[in-house]
Amino acid sequence: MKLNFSKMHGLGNDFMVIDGVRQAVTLSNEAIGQLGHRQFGIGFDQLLLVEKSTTPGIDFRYRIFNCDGSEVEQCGNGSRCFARFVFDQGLTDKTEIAVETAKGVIYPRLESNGLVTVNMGAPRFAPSEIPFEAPNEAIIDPLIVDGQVYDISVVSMGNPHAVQIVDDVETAPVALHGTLIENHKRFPQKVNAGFMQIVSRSEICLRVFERAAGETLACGTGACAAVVAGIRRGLLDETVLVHTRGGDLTISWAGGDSPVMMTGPAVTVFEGSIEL
Ligand SMILES: N[C@H](CCC[C@H](N)C(=O)O)C(=O)O
Repeated sequence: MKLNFSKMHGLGNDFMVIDGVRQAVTLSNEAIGQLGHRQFGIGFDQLLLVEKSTTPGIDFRYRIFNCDGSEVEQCGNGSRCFARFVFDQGLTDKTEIAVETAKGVIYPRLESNGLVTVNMGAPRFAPSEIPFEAPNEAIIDPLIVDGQVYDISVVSMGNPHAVQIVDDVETAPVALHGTLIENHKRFPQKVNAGFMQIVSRSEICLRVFERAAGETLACGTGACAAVVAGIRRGLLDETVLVHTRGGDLTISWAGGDSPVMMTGPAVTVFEGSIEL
């Protein structure tokens, strides 16, 4: 099977994007894991599969697979690349689309300045929606990591996030604690671990150890979750500039059931094809 694809990234969080509308794509989770391998495959943090939607009013279906082949619910940096891909590939002439994912509908919009703004939907906090083993919903939960208690905030953007505040992201134990949190027994479907440094009420620095992918240069849903966590803790205002290692995102959230809005870049590096 010949497979056409685009290699893209959102702030260095990189993707293999596949048109599943004009080509028949059958990929096992194992095959995706092989494609995702940095040395033996194409190499990516996630694979994004573009499919037509059969739901009235919805333009596309968006499936996301981590580099190990596991399918996940949401990918923020990927959603911007998704929108750029379908427009550039002529799959739509719309600059604002409705895209259904495993956990809800998102609405990416191509901006005239080349950036992409995405309505990522409302965050969720109930333990059952993360999922997270806890007696009730809370803004802060104590989590024992490596024998010490850390204050984390759990947020679902469709996918699960555990966010903590650190004094300095550059010296935070992201590698060690990231994997301990990712695989913590209280997260039955594992979790993305965010490390947030508060610069001001409108600016943070963030590193994210992603579920299955390890630390990535940026994590879009992680940035959404971190800003939501900071606002709920009373530490951030509604619109926040998020500095990641790969560059900057702007995240806004008005609270409650309002959607989280994310703005950032989406870049096509090259187009290719592969025989499978
Ligand atoms: N590793 C994540 C999926 C990708 C999220 C990230 N790349 C983003 O931009 O949101 C998970 O397992 O939930």
